[in-house]
Amino acid sequence: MSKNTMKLQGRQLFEKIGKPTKIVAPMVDQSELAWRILSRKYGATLAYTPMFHAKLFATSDKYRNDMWCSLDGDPTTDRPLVVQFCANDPEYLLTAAKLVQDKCDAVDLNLGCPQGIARKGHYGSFLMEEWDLIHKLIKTLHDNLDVPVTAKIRVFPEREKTLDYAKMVLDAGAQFLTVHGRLREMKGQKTGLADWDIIRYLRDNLPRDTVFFANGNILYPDDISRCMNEIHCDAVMSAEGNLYNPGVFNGDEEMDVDANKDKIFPRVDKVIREYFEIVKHCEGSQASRIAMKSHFFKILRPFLPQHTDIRSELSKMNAKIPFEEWDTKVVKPVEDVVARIFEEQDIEEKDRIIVGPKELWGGHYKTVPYWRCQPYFRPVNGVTADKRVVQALENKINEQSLNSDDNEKKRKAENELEMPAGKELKV
Ligand SMILES: Cc1cc2nc3c(=O)[nH]c(=O)nc-3n(C[C@H](O)[C@H](O)[C@H](O)COP(=O)(O)O)c2cc1C
Repeated sequence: MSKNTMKLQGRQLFEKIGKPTKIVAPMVDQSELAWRILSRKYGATLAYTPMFHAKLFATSDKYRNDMWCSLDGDPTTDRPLVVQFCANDPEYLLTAAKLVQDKCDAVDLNLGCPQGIARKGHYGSFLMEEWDLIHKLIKTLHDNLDVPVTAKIRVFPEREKTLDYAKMVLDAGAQFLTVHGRLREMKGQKTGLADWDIIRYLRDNLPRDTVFFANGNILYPDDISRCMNEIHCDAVMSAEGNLYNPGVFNGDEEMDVDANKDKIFPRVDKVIREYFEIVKHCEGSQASRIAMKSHFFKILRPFLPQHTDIRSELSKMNAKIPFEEWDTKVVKPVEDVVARIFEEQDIEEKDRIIVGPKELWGGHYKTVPYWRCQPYFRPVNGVTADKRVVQALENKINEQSLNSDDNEKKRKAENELEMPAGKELKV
């Protein structure tokens, strides 16, 4: 039997890895080993590695050793796992993929990266016009690799073209398809809202047995079930939602949010300690050590503006500073501060999660105390759209809509007031 016929088809693979529904997205410098281990403890059921550069991975020992170590893909601590590469040369891609095929469940091709570096390097979303090359890249892995190949795409403005594109990717041999519902241009300040309608259109028009993951707009746990219900996808992938709050994977639709706040919006002191101990145990994972500072900043994002002494200590840290110093200067001080907060008499009242009314975009904002992990609201045009600002903006919208029944006016106001990452008001 040829390798290709022995290989698991998408649906078989999906079942073999336990039908995961909550996926940690591939994130450069952020979905490394320690973070994946933490995310799984908080409910993630599949994780992708950061994108690795196939040619460098295949040819540079230094690059490979910085990105990947013997603990990555460990069957007891780091599975199921998909390893992602960017590439524009089938041979380098295959060489790189063969180096990890024994330590992962599938190898993914990145067709979504929109950054300048991808334009220069000619990969990611900058291959979106080169269908023959994409087909060849995927087919080369499909024909020659022991594990299945998968792909993650962005969308075109035209949904029919996107459908043809997705069909081509599947025809080449991709066994899972992840669709990030944003255009190539939607990045940085222009990130905006992912388009679930086009993702749904693809889902509805691709063969039923396609293993299909939706990506974009997940900030709260209940967004995951909303996404699954709206799109009928097999699973939902989250990047930023997971980075700022690993608890985003740890809830479900029916959960009483306040009663389950330790799962859904875990305390920053607990998460920092747990994550820090995992990094210590991942000795040998250079990537985990290097990513630590950035993860600390993200986990502690609501906390640091209130405790600027800790913020200034954290900003002085780097990957070479011994763990003991990280512990005494950052981790323990965070624990001490939160412990003191929890000694306050009215802590029960202060520690409430307040669920707002149902919004036009279909979900609910939640007010979460600053000592708990929570979603990040992306700054737009220099304005940090934290909860307070978002609230002020919403009040303005409400005022405008009270003063006028003119829907067009309301829509304009909403568009001007750009919302959090992936959470503009959707009308
Ligand atoms: C820090 C960061 C790094 C990312 N790196 C990658 C990557 O390596 N490969 C990739 O396909 N997408 C990458 N992305 C995009 C995400 O995987 C995801 O498609 C995008 O952020 C939309 O999901 P979200 O709305 O849940 O954030 C990255 C995103 C972030 C925030």
